[in-house]
Amino acid sequence: MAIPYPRFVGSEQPAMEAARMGTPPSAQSTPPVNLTQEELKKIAAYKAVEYVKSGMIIGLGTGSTAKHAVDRIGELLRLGELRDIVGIPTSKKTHEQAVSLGIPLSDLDSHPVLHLAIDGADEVDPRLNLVKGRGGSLLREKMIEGACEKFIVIIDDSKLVKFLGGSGLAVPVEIVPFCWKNTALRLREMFRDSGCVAKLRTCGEEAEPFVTDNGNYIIDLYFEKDIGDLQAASDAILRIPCVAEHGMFLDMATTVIVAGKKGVEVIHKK
Ligand SMILES: O=C[C@H](O)[C@H](O)[C@H](O)COP(=O)(O)O
Repeated sequence: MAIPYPRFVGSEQPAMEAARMGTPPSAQSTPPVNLTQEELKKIAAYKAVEYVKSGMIIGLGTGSTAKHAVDRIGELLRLGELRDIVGIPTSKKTHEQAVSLGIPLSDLDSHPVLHLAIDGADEVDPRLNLVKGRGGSLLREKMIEGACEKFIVIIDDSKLVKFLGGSGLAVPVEIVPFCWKNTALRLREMFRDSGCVAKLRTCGEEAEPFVTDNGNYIIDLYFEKDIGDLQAASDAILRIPCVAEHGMFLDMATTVIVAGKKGVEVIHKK
């Protein structure tokens, strides 16, 4: 059950207060129903950072929600409320952000096991399976978040779906650029029964291929129907030689923190 914002129970209160930049609880006499999506993302992010303790090795996620968590970790380090944190960034962009905040950084080669990672997601299904990578960072995210003892996903409630692909948005697949049209065709044919459309992700006015931090392309898969057996779909995609990784994160999240208009909910994997 979601805990409504104005009447926080125990540890729900600090995240909300901090995220609302010090608004005292007494000023929140009516439910803040007009929270923006950005505020919801920030609330989920601040709540997740409560799980970060001094001395931890932390996976730093990518995207507009994870950005709030990285900012908060930087702030707590600056205030001396966290110490001896080592961050492992999941993208070049997050690396830059963390450097600008003075967060000490390292990598998976030096730290093969992380205590915790905090990251956003594009979709979360009822089993806490995820779609990630609409920002293009899925490969490094999967490497780093797959090496964590705890993986906390932070979302606003618009990301909750009945089945992956169910929001009508894409399931991304990162591929080696060589003969990408052939890979796109193979992906489309593989999911023909689910009404799959496979599109190369492009960017800019010239619609140039979007290039990931790893120098790869992304094929976005759009599904008309439920994909069905996700593990079988994952295995089949990964068997295509040019595929580096896909954006379905199956059975990886240990906790999902959802901020919605009625409150914040912390869902732990059963
Ligand atoms: O590649 C991008 C990442 O997977 C993001 O974590 C994901 O797209 C969610 O991003 P946002 O928090 O901006 O919705």
